[in-house]
Amino acid sequence: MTLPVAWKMPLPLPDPACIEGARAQQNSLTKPPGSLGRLEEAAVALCGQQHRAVPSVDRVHIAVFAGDHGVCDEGVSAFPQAVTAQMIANFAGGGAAISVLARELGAALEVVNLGTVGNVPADLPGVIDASIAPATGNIAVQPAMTDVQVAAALTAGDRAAARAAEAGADLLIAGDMGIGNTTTAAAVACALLYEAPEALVGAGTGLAPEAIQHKATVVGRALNRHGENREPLAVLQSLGGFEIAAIAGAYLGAAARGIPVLVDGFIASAGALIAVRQQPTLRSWLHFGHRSAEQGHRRVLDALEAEPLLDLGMRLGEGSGAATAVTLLRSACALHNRMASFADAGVSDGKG
Ligand SMILES: O=C(O)c1ccc[n+]([C@@H]2O[C@H](COP(=O)([O-])O)[C@@H](O)[C@H]2O)c1
Ligand SMILES: Cc1cc2nc[nH]c2cc1C
Repeated sequence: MTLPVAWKMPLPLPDPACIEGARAQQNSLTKPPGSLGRLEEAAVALCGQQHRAVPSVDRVHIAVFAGDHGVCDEGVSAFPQAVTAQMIANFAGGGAAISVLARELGAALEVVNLGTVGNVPADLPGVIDASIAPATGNIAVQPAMTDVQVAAALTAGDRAAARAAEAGADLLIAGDMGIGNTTTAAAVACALLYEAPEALVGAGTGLAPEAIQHKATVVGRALNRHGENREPLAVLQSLGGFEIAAIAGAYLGAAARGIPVLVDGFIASAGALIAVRQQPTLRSWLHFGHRSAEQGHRRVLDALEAEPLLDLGMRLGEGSGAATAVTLLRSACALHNRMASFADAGVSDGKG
């Protein structure tokens, strides 16, 4: 199996000189130092990532990765698997939440179909067919993916990052669509964080408390079957999903090409966790859009030492939380680039 080069090759680091210059710029602006909080930090980080004194997130590339999950056989979702394919058509038709948000942002939106049980019509606009199989294996009883399949899913993500680079994107957002994927994301996170299923399994699309308990039992079975190997690729192949692998591949591919990333919710963060465990340098390319209402997200964010921009009780996926946070990054850039300095505005900087 051939993994994308970004899985193993050393990733670049953001530029330290640009970071230092951006900090000096922030401290020269007409405000008490640090008073714009995380907006300052985001602008400074973007300068380092983009090798620019004038950061921008005007050109946003959103790739939504869709795939089905064999673990749905265990009755772990409030919705039928057919919804994954139906939603791909809805993304293409412009009626999904991420379709609306992408239009509002003037962002490029592509949907990568990694394999669904339901039928997806051919030639839907903006949908890329990268079908691997109708679904992953049921993780409660078998590995999610073969080694060839996990490599194909990682590569599909890397290709999306290559398209973002080709389009000159300032920022990459990876979204997810896959009925059952809060189960697989929880399994991945439990394995990497040595957590019990009860700590990370949540309601997903809207399970009742008894059904959440059943879902935790299913994750427990998957973890027992998987065993002790906590190597990122082994965990991903055994417990993940096509879209979680593609998200990990897209994040690594973006960093390898010098593109910052805005991470979405629980599933996207599970992809980030896998990728950061594989390549810790990736962390310095990540911004975090929001804290999802999915129970386990807080713990995964903590493990990534991430303080997200928003906490709106969203739990949709699709990249919708990250897309909603782009406006804040745009504000951060506008403030960094356009505020007056103490010297220019004739305001005392309090240093005498
Ligand atoms: O991103 C999140 O935090 C999030 C939290 C809960 C649900 N979702 C979305 O809902 C679907 C998975 O939910 P479920 O209950 O089928 O596992 C999948 O399409 C996700 O995009 C997404
Ligand atoms: C309708 C619907 C839309 C979604 N978008 C992401 N996950 C989803 C799950 C459902 C059920």
